[in-house]
Amino acid sequence: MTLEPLLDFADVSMRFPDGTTALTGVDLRVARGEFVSVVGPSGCGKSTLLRIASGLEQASGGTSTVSSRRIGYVFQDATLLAWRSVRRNVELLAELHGVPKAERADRATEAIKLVGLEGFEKHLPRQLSGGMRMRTSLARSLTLDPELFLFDEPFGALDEITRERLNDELLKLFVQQGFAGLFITHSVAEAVYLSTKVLVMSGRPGTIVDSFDIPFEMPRDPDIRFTAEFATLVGKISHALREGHR
Ligand SMILES: Nc1ncnc2c1ncn2[C@@H]1O[C@H](COP(=O)(O)OP(=O)(O)OP(=O)(O)O)[C@@H](O)[C@H]1O
Repeated sequence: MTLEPLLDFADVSMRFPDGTTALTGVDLRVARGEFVSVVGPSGCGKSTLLRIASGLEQASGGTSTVSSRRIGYVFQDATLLAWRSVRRNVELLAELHGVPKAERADRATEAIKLVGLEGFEKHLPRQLSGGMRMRTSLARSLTLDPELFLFDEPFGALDEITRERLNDELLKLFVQQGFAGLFITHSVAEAVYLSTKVLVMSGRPGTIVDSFDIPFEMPRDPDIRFTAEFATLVGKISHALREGHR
């Protein structure tokens, strides 16, 4: 059975007013239960793709359809308000969406639990580690119970161990919450570990040049990262990335 896509891009292109063409002929579909990662060289238009998906930017060509208004967005920078506690940062989006006070407090409590930040509710962002700031950012989006979750290289600035731990936590959330995920990363191994599908983009103007279905079951065993099958897939995708870059 094929589910209706929550995100459907058909022949999407993006040309900025200054004449820069960032994207051309992008076809992309993400349905509930799918976690799709996009890898591609720097400057190929990955963030632009996500900005179009989120509605922050309007494509200049093609059609981009988003069939949900419950969209979560996590950036590379946690973008927390420095003067607000963890709890008040987590409540922010629900507050902006007009969710009543008691309801948003409940949602924040639940989201803080989901990302493992219990006990840190009163901390300010500067009192948190990079990984905890990112968890706060994730929790803030979770309060909206997103059907479509967009991630713009959220773990790129974190050390390897924190990144792997957050990858596991994100996979757990994906399995529990059942959203559709679109994830941008520079790490092929991270893409393979997290995703049901990995798309490879060419250099600018970016277009999808290859697509790989990832056969590992969810929930994922962290040890798959050390298997020959995993290494082979990472090798194939890295090769496609190099080819697309020429
Ligand atoms: N508002 C804008 N006006 C003009 N050009 C832009 C604008 N935003 C992005 N670009 C250009 O579009 C191209 C794609 O940018 P984008 O940030 O989407 O790439 P990216 O693949 O996410 O890069 P990176 O991996 O380095 O983060 C770049 O050449 C960038 O300079």
